[in-house]
Amino acid sequence: MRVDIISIFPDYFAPLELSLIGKARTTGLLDLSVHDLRTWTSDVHRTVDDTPYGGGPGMVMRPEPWGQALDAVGPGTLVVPSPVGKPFTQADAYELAALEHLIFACGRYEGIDQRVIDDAASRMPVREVSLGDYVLFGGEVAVIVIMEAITRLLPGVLGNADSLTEESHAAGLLEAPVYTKPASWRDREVPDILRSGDHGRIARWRRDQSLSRTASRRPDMMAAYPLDHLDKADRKA
Ligand SMILES: N#Cc1c(-c2ccc3ccn(Cc4ccc(CN5CCCC5)cc4)c3c2)n[nH]c1N
Repeated sequence: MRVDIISIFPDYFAPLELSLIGKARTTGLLDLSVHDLRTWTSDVHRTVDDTPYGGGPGMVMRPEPWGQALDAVGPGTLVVPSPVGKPFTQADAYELAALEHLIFACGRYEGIDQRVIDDAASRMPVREVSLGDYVLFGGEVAVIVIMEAITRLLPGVLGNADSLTEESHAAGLLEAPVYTKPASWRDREVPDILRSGDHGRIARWRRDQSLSRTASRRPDMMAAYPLDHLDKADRKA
């Protein structure tokens, strides 16, 4: 997978040289390039913003640098983090992980001139996404989050593919609690069932924990959880 990130803060993406994303880059699973938007400015001050037409707070990112940047790195699927984007979900992560070339446009200030999005949409797929209902300074942090969500889905990145199949957001429920050694820690014991060796009972215990956690913390996910996944005992719960 090829990924191009365009930002006025390219150093924000140093974390993408670390850990499993860094390994995916060195092994060739991920071809990631970060570009400084100011590369495509032409004035001595390398200006990327200007005042908003119609008034209003702050500044807006100028279309010219963005147009030239997207011409240079495109075409691909353009992903634009935005406060007004579609909520980003695990399903979106799977869809993006299956694509050949992603381009991330990191806005700042009050956002990017709308004509940049409209012009790009005339020659490539564009997805405006939001991480959630809170306000960030710009798109960079969102791109780091999205890159983690996507990269872990790329074949060969995660050692144990099972960890993908066990995932709650993939299976529609929150995960059960996890434990490791020591068996007793500060007078707190690991649930006996997990040390029983009875894998059938362990699987049921984990599913019950997932159901109760999801019901209490994410009732919205329960609403979407197909009832036929529940056996009779669960349905009465
Ligand atoms: N993903 C994601 C995001 C972002 C995000 C993503 C990209 C950019 C580019 C610039 N900003 C800053 C900003 C903040 C607020 C506004 C709204 N205006 C403020 C006063 C009148 C309306 C416009 C821009 C961004 C924020 N925030 N939250 C998410 N989940």
